[in-house]
Amino acid sequence: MAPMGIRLSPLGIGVFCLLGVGVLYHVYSGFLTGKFAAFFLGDGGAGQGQPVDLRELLAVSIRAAQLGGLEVKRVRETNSLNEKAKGKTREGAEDKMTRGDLLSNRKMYHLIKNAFPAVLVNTEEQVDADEESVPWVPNIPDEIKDIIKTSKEVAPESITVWIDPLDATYEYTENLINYITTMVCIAVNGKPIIGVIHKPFTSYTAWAMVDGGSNVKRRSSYNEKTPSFIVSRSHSGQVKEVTRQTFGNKTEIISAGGAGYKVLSLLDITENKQEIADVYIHVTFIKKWDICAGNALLNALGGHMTTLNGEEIIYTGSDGNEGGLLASIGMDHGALVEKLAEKLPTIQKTHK
Ligand SMILES: Nc1ncnc2c1ncn2[C@@H]1O[C@H](COP(=O)(O)O)[C@@H](OP(=O)(O)O)[C@H]1O
Ligand SMILES: [Mg+2]
Ligand SMILES: [Mg+2]
Ligand SMILES: [Mg+2]
Repeated sequence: MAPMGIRLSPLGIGVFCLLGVGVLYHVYSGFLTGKFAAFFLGDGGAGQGQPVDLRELLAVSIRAAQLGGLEVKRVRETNSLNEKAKGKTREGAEDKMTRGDLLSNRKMYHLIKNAFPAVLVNTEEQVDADEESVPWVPNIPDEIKDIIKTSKEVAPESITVWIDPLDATYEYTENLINYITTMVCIAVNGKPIIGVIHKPFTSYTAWAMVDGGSNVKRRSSYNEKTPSFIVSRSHSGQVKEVTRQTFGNKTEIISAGGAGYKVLSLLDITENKQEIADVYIHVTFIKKWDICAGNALLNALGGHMTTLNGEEIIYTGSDGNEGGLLASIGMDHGALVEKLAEKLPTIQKTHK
């Protein structure tokens, strides 16, 4: 008996085969087109879903910080800042932005997005997605290969990039150019792994990769007994009161602009205009693009950056860090946190 009583004519078989070929063509043509497009667009293996080589991402980050820095310098030197207020900080200070911030942001964002389209990039300033293409020719400079000998690959979905296109905008508008940096940070699963801090006006770049290497070192010693503290000059809040009441009235306090600059002050930086300090403390709100690169550099060199309570900062999700900041290297970070824990609740009550 013919199954279910169906009799297929030769014409029926022909139509059936044609339908099958059509379905197969539909399924595979999309796949192949995607592959060809990726090949011709120079996706270079860094497209959607492809693993990201962290050494190449470091190279892109350094290039981005330097390209952004050129914009920052050009705008300052041509005195075309076009200063604006984005709004107010929680403490009521003006949150400033200039053409330097915007143009640097644009260059840095588009370079990184072009090189690694599949990674999430969080920038301080707004970007227009179809603005400008900044080309990246895949390569890892010898300067990096000499220090980081082997490559490491991670999934693009695990990466969050944080860009600060101009740190210390306040000081930039006052022409205090020594405080200015551009910064890129790569967090993997929320942990700060790669940090780049670039000083555009002296063309100095510090970079580091956790468990990889760095082009910068910690200092050979720190004053653990009576440490000097570096603090904000334009978003200070109660930082001087907190520091003196916790660590003693005679504690040396250095006021300086820029979160990037303040992290560099903890390291062995061979620049004559770079001040040095033992601890960086910040008591007001701050954003993750301000602190992530410094956190990665410190982690790579064996230091610490935490909230005032000693908690690690997670670099995914929201862009704000609520718990203040304590950064140190070459000293007992836990002991600093403990001292703060003794005094902070009473100080905060008194200053409410
Ligand atoms: N209370 C606050 N609210 C928002 N941003 C803050 C802040 N305190 C500091 N920042 C930001 O942190 C960076 C370092 O601040 P400071 O120089 O005062 O130490 C600056 O980044 P930008 O210049 O990139 O905006 C500043 O805007
Ligand atoms: Mg900043
Ligand atoms: Mg900024
Ligand atoms: Mg800003």
